[in-house]
Amino acid sequence: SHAWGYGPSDGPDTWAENFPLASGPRQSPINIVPKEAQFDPSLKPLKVRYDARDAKGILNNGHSFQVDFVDDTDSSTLTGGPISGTYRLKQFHFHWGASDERGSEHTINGITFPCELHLVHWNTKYASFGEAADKPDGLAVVGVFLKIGAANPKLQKVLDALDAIKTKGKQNVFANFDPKTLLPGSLDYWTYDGSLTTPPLLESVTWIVLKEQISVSPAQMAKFRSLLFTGDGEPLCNMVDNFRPPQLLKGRRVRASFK
Ligand SMILES: NS(=O)(=O)c1c(F)cccc1F
Ligand SMILES: [Zn+2]
Repeated sequence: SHAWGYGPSDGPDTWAENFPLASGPRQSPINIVPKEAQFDPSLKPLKVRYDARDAKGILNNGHSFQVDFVDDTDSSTLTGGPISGTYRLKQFHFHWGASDERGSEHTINGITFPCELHLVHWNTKYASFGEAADKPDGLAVVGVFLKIGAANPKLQKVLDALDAIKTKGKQNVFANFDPKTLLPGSLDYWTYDGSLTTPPLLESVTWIVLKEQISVSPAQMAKFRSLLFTGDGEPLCNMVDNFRPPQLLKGRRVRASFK
């Protein structure tokens, strides 16, 4: 299987060797230039309906950590916005930097943020996430930027669970959590057609990047950075800088849901 990571020998600049989609026409992330985004009055408001009881577990997958959800019913869904039909929440995860001046995947006018949250949903016209993952309308990911400020109490339950999943492959039960509490007050967004930002870089994602950011404190960022890429017994390697840099737009349009 193709080992990939974020280091000098296996990082984003090497991914095209094993994952040819890396050079594809609809790769993510991108730099968003708000002045070049076209307001589209036909875009609907985003409708987010999550059920805290669907939260299942939290896993260090060696690239990030993710909180997984039960997705065998339509109890936690994303509808409206730029998408048609119903997409089910599968997991959320983050990307972050070794220091506050980097870490996000998308950028706004070239500005980077210390961290970016991704809520991953799959189109229920397909039988499962795995079926949906390689279809052009298979996935919808909501991206939320985190900026340094006051401690964010909504993050704390997630961050307090990290000590128990420090190394690659570790997982734990993570129950009764509503990720809607992580979202900012406004659901204004930019949207464009893109891809997974990690191998296999499948071009199946309708990206929905929120304009409003949520806060994270320096101490909370230190918790993210306390995770390890490496497994038990391996040489320690801090889980930091797990972000792909912006990719070429290649003629794509970015639309805005707001004026
Ligand atoms: N980063 S991302 O949101 O594109 C993403 C997915 F959507 C799905 C799986 C892994 C992953 F990293
Ligand atoms: Zn992601």
